[in-house]
Amino acid sequence: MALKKPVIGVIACERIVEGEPAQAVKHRYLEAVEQHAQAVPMVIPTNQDQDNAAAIVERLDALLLTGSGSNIEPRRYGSDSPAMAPTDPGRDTFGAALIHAAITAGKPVFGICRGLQEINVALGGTLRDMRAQRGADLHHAPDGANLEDTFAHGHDIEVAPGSVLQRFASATALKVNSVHFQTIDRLGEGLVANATGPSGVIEAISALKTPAPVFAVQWHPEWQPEGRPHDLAFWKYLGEVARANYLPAPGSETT
Ligand SMILES: N[C@@H](CCC(=O)NCCCC(=O)O)C(=O)O
Repeated sequence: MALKKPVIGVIACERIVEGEPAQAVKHRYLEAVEQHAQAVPMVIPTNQDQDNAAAIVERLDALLLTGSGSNIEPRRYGSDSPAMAPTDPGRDTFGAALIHAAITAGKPVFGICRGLQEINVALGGTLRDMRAQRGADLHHAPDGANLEDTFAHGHDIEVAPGSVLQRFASATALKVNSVHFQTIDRLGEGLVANATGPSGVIEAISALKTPAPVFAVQWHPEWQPEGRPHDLAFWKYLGEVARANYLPAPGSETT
């Protein structure tokens, strides 16, 4: 009989549905959790009181912060630069509360694209917008690109020797998709780079001293990962870490 599946909290984004604010997660994030991490996805709405974060995290085996077209407000990392639309202040606020609550509770935290940026900012790091510099086009398809072309856009990355990424992906270099304009400027407290891309952009991070693993990537392992071993390995790692977190008693009932 199979072991019980871990429950992975997946943060939502604010979207306008039929003219009203709503909370949404793109299917590809939820399906990757179920099909590739062998876990149960649980959507977490962000339009709620920050004080709920601890109660939510208590019921999770791991937290996943998804990608999103919205940008983190620069004021969140002490910058007086104007916010780049679109923004999602509710997600900025509740995402940070979830990250801190999960780390405090010893729960694993994983991030994808915006999620990597949120983890960096939550741990005191900063971001910068690449659109003002040469090479930004390497990290995002041109405006107007369709969905397939957007995710076909990508670049090579160099994997840091001995890093978490190198261990689970068993590679020193990878080709990844790229759908972002923001990037890490200063790393947050206790975070280390696991990979770098063109122009020295940090493409993956992990935490050194948190009770449970914290790991995030700037690319999109949820986008059609079949046939890309390193992206399937991301989900396998997430599932393993989440399962290890709830540690069913030896010989306990399984379903
Ligand atoms: N807006 C930020 C984060 C980029 C990001 O998460 N892109 C993913 C968009 C597609 C999706 O919703 O999955 C930036 O530009 O850096």
